[in-house]
Amino acid sequence: MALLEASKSWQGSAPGSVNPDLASERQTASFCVERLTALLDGGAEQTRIRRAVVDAIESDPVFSRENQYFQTQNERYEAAVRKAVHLQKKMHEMGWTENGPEYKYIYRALSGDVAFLLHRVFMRSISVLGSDKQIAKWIPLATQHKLIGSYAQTELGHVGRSATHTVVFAQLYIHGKCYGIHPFIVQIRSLQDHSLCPGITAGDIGPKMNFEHIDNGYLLLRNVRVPRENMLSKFCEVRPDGTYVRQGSQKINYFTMTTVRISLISDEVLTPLMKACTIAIRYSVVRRQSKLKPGEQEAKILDYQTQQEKLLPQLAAAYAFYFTNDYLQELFNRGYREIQRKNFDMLPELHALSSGFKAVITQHCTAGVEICLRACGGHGYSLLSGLPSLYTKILASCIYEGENTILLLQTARFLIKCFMAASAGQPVPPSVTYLAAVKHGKCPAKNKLDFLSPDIYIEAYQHVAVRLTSNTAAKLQDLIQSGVKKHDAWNQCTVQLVQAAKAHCHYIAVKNFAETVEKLETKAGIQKIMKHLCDLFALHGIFSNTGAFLHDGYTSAAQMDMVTASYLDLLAVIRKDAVPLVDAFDFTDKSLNSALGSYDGHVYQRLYEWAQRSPTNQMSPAYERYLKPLLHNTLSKL
Ligand SMILES: CCCCCCC/C=C/C(=O)SCCNC(=O)CCNC(=O)[C@H](O)C(C)(C)COP(=O)(O)OP(=O)(O)OC[C@H]1O[C@@H](n2cnc3c(N)ncnc32)[C@H](O)[C@@H]1OP(=O)(O)O
Ligand SMILES: Cc1cc2nc3c(=O)[nH]c(=O)nc-3n(C[C@H](O)[C@H](O)[C@H](O)COP(=O)(O)OP(=O)(O)OC[C@H]3O[C@@H](n4cnc5c(N)ncnc54)[C@H](O)[C@@H]3O)c2cc1C
Repeated sequence: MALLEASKSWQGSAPGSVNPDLASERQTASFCVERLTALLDGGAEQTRIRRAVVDAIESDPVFSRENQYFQTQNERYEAAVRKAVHLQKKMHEMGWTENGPEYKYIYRALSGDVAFLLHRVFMRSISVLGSDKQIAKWIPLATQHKLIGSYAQTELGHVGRSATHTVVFAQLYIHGKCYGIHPFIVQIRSLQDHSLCPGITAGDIGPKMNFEHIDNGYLLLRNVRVPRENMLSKFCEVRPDGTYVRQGSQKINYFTMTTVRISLISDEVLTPLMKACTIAIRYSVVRRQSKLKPGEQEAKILDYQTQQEKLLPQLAAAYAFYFTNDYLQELFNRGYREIQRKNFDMLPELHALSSGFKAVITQHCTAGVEICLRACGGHGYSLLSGLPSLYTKILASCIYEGENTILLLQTARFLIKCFMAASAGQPVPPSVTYLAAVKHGKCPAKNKLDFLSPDIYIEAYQHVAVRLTSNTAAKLQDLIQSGVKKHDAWNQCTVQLVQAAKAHCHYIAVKNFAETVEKLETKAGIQKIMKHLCDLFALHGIFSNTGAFLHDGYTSAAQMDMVTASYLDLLAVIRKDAVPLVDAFDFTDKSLNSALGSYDGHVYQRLYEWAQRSPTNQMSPAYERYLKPLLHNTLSKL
């Protein structure tokens, strides 16, 4: 009866007022929220531009998401196509261009609720793998939506019902010789009437857990002739006489995946977790349940230590991975500059880190969103909370752009190679130089405060990552030396290889967070609160993986008690700033689209009002057909 009980508290709420339980949380912030928002945006000017974009999009009724939770798959698709088409007009009106400062905020402002996502991946493929001539031909057509692109790599393809063109990844054969996977632009539908081109079978794959607004499809090509010039040929080319010419690494043909894996982290993965934290934390200070202290009113559920332990590590992870994303972007920009100069030296490291972090971040954030959902009790399960759709959306990110296990094994392959190279005294890329520095010492922490020292916990993470990699490399070698075939030996090590890859990424995420905090301005309380979050992120990782840290005695059981003590202390400290920390993410109510998470905290009023809009509250034909005869029958017996 939570709704009825709580409904008493909102009946008198004035328009524009904020629920006092939420308002009081904002009065005690230990830092300047606006400064933190600017930090996350990369400066106050970026915040201004972002807000202007959000405002322009949200004030346009075509982009409204008001009834989204009540729409069918077809309705969502149609609305998303309408928005995508309207967006072109809007961009023109507003003077926003693909290269302008506003562009990166548009998708976030639309909350991803727009069709033709894969059109962006299509364009990305051409931009990074196409020759200058191909870019000059295709990119303007794609930018103006004179064609609709998609990306067909996985067997059964993914093209759906909108696309007119696709980039197909297929084996290249010349005179019967296979040259491996290459990207080809293929027209699949008529630009006149949208009918399928000869030899093409394609369609939508049907209902999914989410992404109803995106049409994922199947594609079959039978005797389809693709012109030679349609093979993307920045790095590989087939000359008219059939000669194959390649510049640099064959693996560059996989580069679209690397770029997309990095670019999806922000909008597709971090944003859902940040929104989920915002909703769950705001709700947790509005929702009162049970008595914490005898004789007092019911407590805010965020005051329970267990509730803090659910939500605050997710909040810390959101910040940690926000900074990891900056690290990856920077690495990518450097790597891509070199690749454009046809220097492919950074490609293996870039591939290993983008794959590993894509897997680790999507895994962590998906679990985090689910925790937020469950932490809101029964209301979290309602679509109107906004949490189920965040969850079903983010879950897909563990699968697309490379299923996570496959990606972690890619990272592990790189780690094993580098470990072998480092052990033989050869140079290795910067992110793995630590593998050469195998130490067999013990954790030097003497008390719980020592575990708030980044040097202490970074070294513990490093130790675990080195141990998992070196032990697995040794097992692999032993198996091979004992006569097991290389591929069988690899398969027998894959569970441990996945552990090693995760440990490597976790170590880098912790180290990068600590280094970022170190460089922050000390004014306005920002550095202090970020340090708390960094400590929490690091200690949560140790607390929830105790086996890995205790395994070889690097950390003792007594030290684990110290970790636990510091970790629990931090929960109580960060709890005080929990609401300001999510306010700093600066999501508007429209973008949260949540009855539980709005800025004013009028949870029950919204839940009630939104529920009224549900088509399920209209009289169903089931009444006339089935219930009425049934009940009338009962009536005659009373
Ligand atoms: C705007 C965002 C919106 C989000 C929408 C999302 C829409 C989703 C789209 C998709 O899902 S598209 C499909 C994506 N598919 C994948 O990601 C497949 C995952 N599998 C792989 O990546 C595989 O590695 C592969 C590329 C299919 C190749 O597999 P294969 O078994 O043939 O070879 P491997 O042994 O794995 O690798 C050979 C060799 O190549 C290196 N390598 C692999 N990938 C890359 C890369 N991206 N960059 C650089 N190098 C790469 C790999 O390390 C091996 O090297 P060596 O160890 O042999 O030196
Ligand atoms: C929402 C969504 C959108 C998508 N959009 C596109 C798109 O636009 N274009 C496109 O081409 N694709 C797209 N995909 C497909 C996506 O890229 C693939 O689903 C993904 O790469 C996984 O491949 P798979 O489905 O073949 O899974 P599988 O490879 O069959 O994996 C199934 C299971 O087998 C395991 N497995 C497979 N191989 C190995 C191995 N070597 N070692 C150990 N375990 C293994 C995996 O870990 C997993 O547990 C999309 C998928 C989704 C969910």
